[in-house]
Amino acid sequence: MNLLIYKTLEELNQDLADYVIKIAEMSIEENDRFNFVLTGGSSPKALYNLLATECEHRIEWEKVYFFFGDERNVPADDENYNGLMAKKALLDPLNIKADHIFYVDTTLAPEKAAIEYKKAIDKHFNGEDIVFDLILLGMGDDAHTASIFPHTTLVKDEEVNIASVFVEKLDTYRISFTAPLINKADNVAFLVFGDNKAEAIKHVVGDQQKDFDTYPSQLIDPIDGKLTFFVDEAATKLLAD
Ligand SMILES: O=C1O[C@H](COP(=O)(O)O)[C@@H](O)[C@H](O)[C@H]1O
Repeated sequence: MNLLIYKTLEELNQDLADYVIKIAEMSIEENDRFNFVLTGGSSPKALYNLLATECEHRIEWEKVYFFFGDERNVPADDENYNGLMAKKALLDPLNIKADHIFYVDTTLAPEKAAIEYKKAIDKHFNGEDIVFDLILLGMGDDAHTASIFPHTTLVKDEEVNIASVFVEKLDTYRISFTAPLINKADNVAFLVFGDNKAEAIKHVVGDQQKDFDTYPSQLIDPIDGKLTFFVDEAATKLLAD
């Protein structure tokens, strides 16, 4: 595991953008495509803006395929739909072709939406093992990642899959990659900043004794891939030196 700590959010996003570009270049050189899983929430907005503007000419965007590690069970035009922010900040400005973007179809019931999303991804990978080049993840202040929330069925889901999950504390369904699917990726990067995330980072990064049910982000541990945390000083203020 690699822990990269930044003084400012600008430095963090700049370095993370360079890292995305490097993995994109390597993946395109090797396989002529880059399978990139985006994270939702609000944290990645500045990164997506940066990729779509200053970094516009540094990636062969027509060779990039976009996925979402989790989705909220709301319509695609709802401001809480993870795909919408990515669409506005990254995908539309770059004119990404529709057949290169894998949105979760939330017009379907959550369970069906998860099944159909997995089917579409299986098809993209041609029935081969689903190994993404890069999965970008956020982390909630409750240490959830993707939509693997504390004390939910997804914490114990050992299948390489995309599943629907009822999150009691939000009184809503989510659709999410399972941890075993995330852990197959070649590269997994967490983007976490702000002091409201400090308690979560303390446990996810610092604890030797794991408690997955309480801190689901601890489940992320790629089998053969690399795990990198891009965090700011505020989020690491409770980590012991
Ligand atoms: O609900 C979600 O939250 C996490 C963290 O979001 P943030 O706004 O604190 O960055 C996010 O990673 C996940 O994709 C999203 O569905």
